[in-house]
Amino acid sequence: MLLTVHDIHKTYQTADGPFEVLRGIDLTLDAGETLALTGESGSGKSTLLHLIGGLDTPDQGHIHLGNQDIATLDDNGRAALRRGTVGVVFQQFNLIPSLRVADNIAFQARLAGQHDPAWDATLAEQMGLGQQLNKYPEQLSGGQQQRVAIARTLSPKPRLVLADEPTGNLDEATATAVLDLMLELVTETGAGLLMVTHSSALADRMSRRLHLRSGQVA
Ligand SMILES: Nc1ncnc2c1ncn2[C@@H]1O[C@H](COP(=O)(O)OP(=O)(O)OP(=O)(O)O)[C@@H](O)[C@H]1O
Repeated sequence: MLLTVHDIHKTYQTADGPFEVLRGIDLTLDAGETLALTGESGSGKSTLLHLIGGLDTPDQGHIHLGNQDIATLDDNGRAALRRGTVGVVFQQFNLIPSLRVADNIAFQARLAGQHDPAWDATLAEQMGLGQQLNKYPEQLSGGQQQRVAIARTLSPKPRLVLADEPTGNLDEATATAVLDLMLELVTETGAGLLMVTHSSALADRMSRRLHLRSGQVA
């Protein structure tokens, strides 16, 4: 199993006292599988994605990537995980304005020591960015910028791709096209994909769906 999440609990301290946002989440994801994470606003989807991505730690429960319990990793270990093994795509593109498109795409793969120029060329071509490689992010449309962000995430060939509303900023036609590409490329690399989405249409394109309600699997 690529990803095993067992009995995850997370409580935030708020001005009104403790708020338990995740209340015992279990999920599994195999290599090559795509899972849509749906649920109302505030149900805990982003929190869960952050925990799986090692951006935060659960209060209780376990998250295994392959045989590795990510709770046992220190900050450096979690940072290394995010550079190479787990790729994260957020709604905000977070491209580096001073770097050309080609260098933005290669950025994380270079940090992880996993840069493969031939794979980057394939990604750029399939994402329709072949003519944009020498441009800077500000010279691109929103849809193009999001495709650069996705290519950057896929460049180190992560085993697990986590995406939080990755097409939320795009119009419907562009969102569908970008999701198609993402599914194709994830399938091509045999990675697993866990994607938060509010769109039922997008969720229907994935192999499975998990619905959260008030911090539990509905
Ligand atoms: N750092 C924090 N401190 C306190 N409360 C938080 C924190 N982060 C999130 N929350 C609260 O936890 C709940 C779940 O937030 P989360 O972002 O995981 O939900 P979500 O399902 O992703 O929502 P959305 O679909 O609106 O993005 C919300 O009520 C939110 O206000």
